[in-house]
Amino acid sequence: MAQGNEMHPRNPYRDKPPDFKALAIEYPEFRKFCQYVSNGKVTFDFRKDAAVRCLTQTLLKKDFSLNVNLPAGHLVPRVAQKLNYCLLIDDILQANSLTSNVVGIDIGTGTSCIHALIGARHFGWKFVATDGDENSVQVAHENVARNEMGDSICVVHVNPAVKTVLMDVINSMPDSEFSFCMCNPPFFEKSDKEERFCEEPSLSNETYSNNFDFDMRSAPHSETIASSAELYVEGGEVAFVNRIIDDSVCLRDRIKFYTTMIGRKSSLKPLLQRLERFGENVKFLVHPLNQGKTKRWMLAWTFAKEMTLNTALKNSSISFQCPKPGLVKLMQEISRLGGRWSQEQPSVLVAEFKSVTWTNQRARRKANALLFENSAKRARWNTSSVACEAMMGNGDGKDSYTNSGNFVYSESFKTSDPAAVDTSSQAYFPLPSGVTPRPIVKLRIQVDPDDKCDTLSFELISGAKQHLHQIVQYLKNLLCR
Ligand SMILES: C[S@@+](CC[C@H](N)C(=O)[O-])C[C@H]1O[C@@H](n2cnc3c(N)ncnc32)[C@H](O)[C@@H]1O
Repeated sequence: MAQGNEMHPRNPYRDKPPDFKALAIEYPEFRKFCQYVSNGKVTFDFRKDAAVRCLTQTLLKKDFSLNVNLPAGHLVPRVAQKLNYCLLIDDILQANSLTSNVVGIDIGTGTSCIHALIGARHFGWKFVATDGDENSVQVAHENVARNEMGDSICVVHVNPAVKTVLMDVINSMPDSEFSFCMCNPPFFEKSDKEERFCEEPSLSNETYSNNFDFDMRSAPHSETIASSAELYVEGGEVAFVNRIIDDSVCLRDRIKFYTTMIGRKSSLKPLLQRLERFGENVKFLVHPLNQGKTKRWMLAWTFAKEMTLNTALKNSSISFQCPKPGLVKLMQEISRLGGRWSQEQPSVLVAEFKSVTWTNQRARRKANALLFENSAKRARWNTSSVACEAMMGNGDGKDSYTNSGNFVYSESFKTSDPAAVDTSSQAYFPLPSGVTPRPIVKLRIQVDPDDKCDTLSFELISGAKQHLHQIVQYLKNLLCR
């Protein structure tokens, strides 16, 4: 279970994790995986796939009145995490007043059909649920029928060899409007799968486990057994989500919101860079989706101009209060820093910066000091051992200190070794004309007025957290003085 404070505020498991003792008393099947310990408490063995499977089935039964078959050899969904994902989507829908006749698409629904079952039962949404694996479609279909939810969920088989993921489904339903799509893609590439999983021949040829039966690795805290199609896709999750992005470029607002889970942090950067290429036509959001020690993310984007991704969730934003009119001053300061802003809503700005301008004054002073200080001092500097990390950006070169130079930013930090200094430098190279550099940081800023002052909340859309903190501090110093 995710740590309480990392869960969605409306997730009932946040304040009330499952009571294993009560579940063991109520459900004999669940009791088989529990042990009573001397202090009267009950322990549960998360390391066994069969135990985790039984926990999911029991929670679905108890908390959602869902009777779900989860066949051995297939991925076991974690209920709290799936509910978190649905709640984040619900936030987006509510922020856009899309609260009735909601229709979603669950891409790769798996045997459990979990997103669609929870979405339909808990939120009243309708679903088209797809999968490329015929056996999974069959089991998912039976799960829907067993719970008499055939009026809300339609499970369809798609050809996984077809490069588009959504086009065929959407084109086969020309009159339908879709509020969102969601997906838990296969995360791994073939080489990753072979490194992290071993075959589990006791179940079938195409089944894999992360529980290696030798000493080289410590046992996982929770065993994962899954089929090849659930784990692996050519190019891994980046390639799979890129296929959804490609479809979304053609489908635009036939689906109001495109969302997917992301399993690996390293996948976020290439996917955000891809979305950034569509400039102001696309809005996007990354939100953490934690599951115990396992970190996951939700990536959401929209091409619909009238839609916002500014949800009520503020857990990843930083805010401060400033005198009125905060919005006007904010626009002026962002422009003065060479940033660009657009108004997503009357009180919401999206700002982007293509170079580090907010620390320029300090960097300029430091650079001058280094270049022009007296020789005795320079000699001392030259005897230091300097570790240098250079970020070679492709900004517009306008911030250069000399006409031909491209050095814009350098900062030194003391290290534990008094003779060593860490230096971080950033160099920009002018690009050929006509090439638009990508922003290094993109922010969403919400202005909430009250009687006396304005509250500005800053949320990072893309870029480094360090830049978000620096910009907020810079603007706070200016706007609050
Ligand atoms: C990681 S599993 C997710 C299962 C379930 N949604 C969950 O969250 O537990 C990925 C699923 O995507 C399916 N899949 C793979 N390629 C697909 C494609 N092109 N279209 C639809 N589903 C696909 C796999 O068969 C598998 O069931």
